[in-house]
Amino acid sequence: MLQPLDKALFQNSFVEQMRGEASMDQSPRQVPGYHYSRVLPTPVADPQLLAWSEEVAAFLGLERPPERGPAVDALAGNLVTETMKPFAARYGGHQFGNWAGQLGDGRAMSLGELMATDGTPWEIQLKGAGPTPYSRRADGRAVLRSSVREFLCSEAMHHLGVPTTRALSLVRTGDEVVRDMFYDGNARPEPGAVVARVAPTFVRFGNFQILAAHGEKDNLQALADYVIRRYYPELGAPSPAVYVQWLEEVCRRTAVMIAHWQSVGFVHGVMNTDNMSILGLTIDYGPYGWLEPYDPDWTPNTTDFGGRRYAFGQQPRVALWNLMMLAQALIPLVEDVQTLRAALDQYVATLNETQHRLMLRKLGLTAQTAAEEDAALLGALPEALAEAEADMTLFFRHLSHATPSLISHPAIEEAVLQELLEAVSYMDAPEKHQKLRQWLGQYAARLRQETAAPEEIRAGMLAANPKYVLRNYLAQQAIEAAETGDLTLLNRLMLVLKTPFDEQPEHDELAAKRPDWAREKPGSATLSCSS
Ligand SMILES: Nc1ncnc2c1ncn2[C@@H]1O[C@H](COP(=O)(O)OP(=O)(O)OP(=O)(O)O)[C@@H](O)[C@H]1O
Repeated sequence: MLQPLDKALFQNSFVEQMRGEASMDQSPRQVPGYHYSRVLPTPVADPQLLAWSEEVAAFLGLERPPERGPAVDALAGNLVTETMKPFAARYGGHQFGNWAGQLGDGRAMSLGELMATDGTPWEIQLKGAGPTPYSRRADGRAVLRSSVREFLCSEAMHHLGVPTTRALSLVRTGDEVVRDMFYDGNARPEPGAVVARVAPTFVRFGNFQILAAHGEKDNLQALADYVIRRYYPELGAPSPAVYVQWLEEVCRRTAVMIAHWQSVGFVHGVMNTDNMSILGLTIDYGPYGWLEPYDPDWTPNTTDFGGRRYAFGQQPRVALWNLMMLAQALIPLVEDVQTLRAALDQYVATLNETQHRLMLRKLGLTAQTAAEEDAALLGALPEALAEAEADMTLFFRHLSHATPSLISHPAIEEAVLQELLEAVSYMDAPEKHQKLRQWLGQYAARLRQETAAPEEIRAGMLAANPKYVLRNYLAQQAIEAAETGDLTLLNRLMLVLKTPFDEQPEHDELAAKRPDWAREKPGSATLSCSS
């Protein structure tokens, strides 16, 4: 009956191995003593498939279902088969630096695990499928706007090579959902939606924190052992020493993720500890945004007042703070707290090394002999980009194309320089270009020390610097069209963002500098905040 979703039998080792609350009472409440609660999705009016990720589906061994029918019902939460074991996880977290107590999956439910074509189990989770014991005062629903953003961006991030959870489907529910944080301050109904997202697991730092905060040592250990045995088997049988090695590995993976964010200009916007995956995956595509004019202080989250806690330039530091909170939660499991402190060093080491390596690649620099010069060159770039308000994506892409001419002429030609600056800068004041001009001169001189052929350098840089990212205003345009039933831009973005490093000249306009109107509009960023 349930073609094609029942092709693989749902399993769930989390449900089998963790301590769960069997009650199906979904009224919001505290759930001490448990890792998760059994729940049932709340049916919606008229589920209709709007978007489907062919790659994720192929990987899971699924086929695209018709727009309406049993499979789409299952992806909206209207159909729960006997093999599904829907549950909502209990977690806590620090939000904006303050302990928030129990949070949990307030609008997310896992249906179970599907065995992917490579033999690994992947958890399928519905976001927006109705209330759970963790919903607090909210409705358990998601609006189409935030669901389009999550669907598009998680897939775009994957294709950019950034570790992330994935999205399988986007289903419009046929119900309306009222959100009260709309940009003009008025509550109004919006179309509702459910995203089915997938990952090996959605366990977060916060799952450990809530257990530590409540002194549930047995549950804490059971969860740590489960995660290690299942997702970090190379570490061997859990023991006090292995918990430390595991934290070190979480630090390493988190550092790799953050380095990738920084290299593509992604700003998560809400890096609370409940939004930090234990696998080092980008999770929760809420008020995220992409850096357009380069600005380390920029955050898309309009509720992150003043402090700019989650601004672009703060992300590396905040991730470390979050890891410290995880380490603190693990104290009951280890013999010597100092070993946890030492494990955190892995984060800084991996972050520095990965960021440096990714940046050298973006700049096409390989010569080992120029290490000192390169460190100075890389160090000076952020300030020069910020002063010129250079579009981060366009800068690296145009630079890639310009390398052959930068290399072949002993001095940079003014025309080349001018063209580059005009193409990437949001500032027409020439004095604001001074630092970047100077930097480009130093860069060109350094580039000439490379031994590879200019065309080869250019090709390497084009493979490291995407032409297409999910610009904030493009996501907003796709949402506005989808709300009226027009999926053209959504489909086009899905297609183009699958190969973001390819030229795809027929889609040039999707790689253009942000238009002025997009700056003035009361922000795709603001719009994204209510979810
Ligand atoms: N509409 C809602 N109904 C119920 N709970 C919600 C709703 N929106 C957010 N929450 C809960 O508030 C907390 C913080 O929300 P946040 O926006 O970080 O997460 P989210 O986008 O809902 O989910 P996730 O982190 O799973 O992607 C989480 O516990 C979340 O489940």
